[in-house]
Amino acid sequence: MTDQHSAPAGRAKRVVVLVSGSGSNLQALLDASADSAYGVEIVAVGADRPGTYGVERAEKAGVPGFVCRVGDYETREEWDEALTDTIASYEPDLVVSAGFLKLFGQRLLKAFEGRAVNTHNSLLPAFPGMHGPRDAFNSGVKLAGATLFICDPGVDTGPIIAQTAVPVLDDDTVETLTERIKEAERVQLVECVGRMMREGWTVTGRRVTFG
Ligand SMILES: Nc1nc2c(c(=O)[nH]1)N[C@@H](CN(C=O)c1ccc(C(=O)N[C@@H](CCC(=O)O)C(=O)O)cc1)CN2
Ligand SMILES: NCC(=O)N[C@@H]1O[C@H](COP(=O)([O-])[O-])[C@@H](O)[C@H]1O
Repeated sequence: MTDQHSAPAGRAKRVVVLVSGSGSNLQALLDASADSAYGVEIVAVGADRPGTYGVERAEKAGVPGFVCRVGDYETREEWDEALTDTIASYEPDLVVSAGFLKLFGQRLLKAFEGRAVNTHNSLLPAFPGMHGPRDAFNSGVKLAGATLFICDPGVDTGPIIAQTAVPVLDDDTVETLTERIKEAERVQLVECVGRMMREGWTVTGRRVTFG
């Protein structure tokens, strides 16, 4: 099956970013969107917990922030519904998960089918989950990197949009490798979000192409 996606022409494209931590990927998008030529507006930033530096970064940039905590709801499904409705209230063309450490449920995945993406700090399908760089370092691979993909019900299993490779150096530590990956990851994220919003994207089975 082929699904073609594009954002409406004639206006800045609307992106909601979801974070759980420091938000350096978010900051890269905020910095890029400050140039009107990028054609993207970060319309809101959401977190699954209070006190994230990511939401603080957003508010410093004049972008609305929100928090949607699982523990504030009776069930995970109610949380998923509340998160979906909050995101939808900003009418995004794209939802970007950048270090958001909660799995989206069916309601969000259906509401933003093909339009919810996640950046992950490994070359998927290798090293999914919460510790990509550490797992890559410990495995002895010579190439690490980052992956941007479309979220599906699994953890880091969705169709891949783009990947960027980063060498693992002989004198690397987990920390130095992690930072080098993040530098490449931020460049990839800014470039890909811009292309998706300008050119659109097409999902055919497991393959994603721009346009
Ligand atoms: N349905 C999907 N949701 C999300 C995906 C995805 O691929 N499909 N990517 C994530 C981000 N992510 C890795 O990049 C990730 C998110 C959450 C977890 C996880 O195990 N979360 C636990 C709680 C962990 C915690 O709060 O510390 C949970 O959701 O209960 C692993 C990887 C964004 N969402
Ligand atoms: N699979 C979940 C995961 O590990 N995501 C990773 O969290 C970091 C968030 O950094 P940031 O808050 O500085 O953007 C990113 O490197 C992202 O790949």
